[in-house]
Amino acid sequence: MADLLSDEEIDDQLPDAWEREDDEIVRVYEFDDYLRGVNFAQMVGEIAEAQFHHPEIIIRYSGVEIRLTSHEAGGITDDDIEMAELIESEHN
Ligand SMILES: C[C@H](O)[C@H](O)[C@H]1CNC2=NC(N)=NC(=O)C2=N1
Repeated sequence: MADLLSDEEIDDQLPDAWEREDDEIVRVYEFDDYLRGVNFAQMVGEIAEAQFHHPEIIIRYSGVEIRLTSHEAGGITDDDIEMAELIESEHN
């Protein structure tokens, strides 16, 4: 199990456009087409399965919200940062 990151580590490692909210890191990806958002959520799910690290995925008409935390560790770990980076790389 990954170790919890310090506040400074989180600030340093958080990818651009991601925000920290308490014990989670969060980003909203906006889409002007609902089904593009649905397909994006599918892609995130596939990454999550490959990493065996699962975000909360909220699909809205305007976009998709991704919320990451490490449940077993009880906060934010390298696993969450890595997931955010992988999602970013697939989105760009
Ligand atoms: C038993 C536990 O649920 C599994 O080891 C994995 C599955 N996916 C997971 N995803 C997240 N976000 N945090 C976890 O601690 C986690 N644990």
